[in-house]
Amino acid sequence: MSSGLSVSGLEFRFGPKQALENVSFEVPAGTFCALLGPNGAGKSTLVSLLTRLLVSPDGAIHIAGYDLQRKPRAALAALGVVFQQPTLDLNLTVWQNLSYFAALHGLPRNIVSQRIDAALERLDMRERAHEKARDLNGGHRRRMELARALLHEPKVLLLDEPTVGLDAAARAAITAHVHDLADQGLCVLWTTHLTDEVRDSDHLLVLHQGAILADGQAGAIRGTSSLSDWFLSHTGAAA
Ligand SMILES: Nc1ncnc2c1ncn2[C@@H]1O[C@H](COP(=O)(O)OP(=O)(O)OP(=O)(O)O)[C@@H](O)[C@H]1O
Repeated sequence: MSSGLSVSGLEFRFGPKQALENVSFEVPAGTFCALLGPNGAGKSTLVSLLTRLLVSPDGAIHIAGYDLQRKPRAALAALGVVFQQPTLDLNLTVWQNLSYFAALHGLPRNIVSQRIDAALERLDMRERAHEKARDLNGGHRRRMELARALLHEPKVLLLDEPTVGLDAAARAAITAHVHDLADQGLCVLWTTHLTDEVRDSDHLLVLHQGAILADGQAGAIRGTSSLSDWFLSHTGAAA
């Protein structure tokens, strides 16, 4: 699998605390994969390892076929990230925020405008290009961060609880947008602790106490229960 995400035998400890234990999974291109886990399951630790904020001696991560340990630049160049905490400059316009990020990524000047237009178009944000980030509502700020994460045309998109703080309508809109991106061929890993963000057709990974508890199609995993009932009975956590 060359254009997706592959994790094998990943372990991580914070001192005596085993935060991740033998975590292995694969997310092919064109797949929306929800990584669902209760608080403390290890989601943030996994995100930190995937973005190389943390490094583990045990296990392997391949992003679009590149080994993150051996070819970190190539692997990270193929990764788009939407972090849990917003990282926008509120005093800049949408366009300025995006072009600043494009410059940081070293995108050639002659393609920047075209890439920004395309990214904003994909997210129905073109008419807001010249508004200041400060004047956008929470949902539009999130969409702008998503547009920014797509500028360098990553193969794999990682979103860390991207709907935190959004109202129901904005949550539904961004969830639908990201599903569309997966339908267009992107490999998406979406971390959440909310079962209502997961569709039956999604690939679902359930992380519990640092280990993968379930890996498969969400509808098949939940069976005849609702996903929230399944989650409660298997993890003891409401979602
Ligand atoms: N810096 C740290 N030092 C020690 N233990 C930590 C540290 N960071 C996380 N942990 C522990 O590692 C485990 C996994 O934490 P992690 O933050 O990855 O979970 P999470 O699924 O992201 O939870 P949340 O949704 O609450 O952020 C937890 O038991 C947590 O207490």
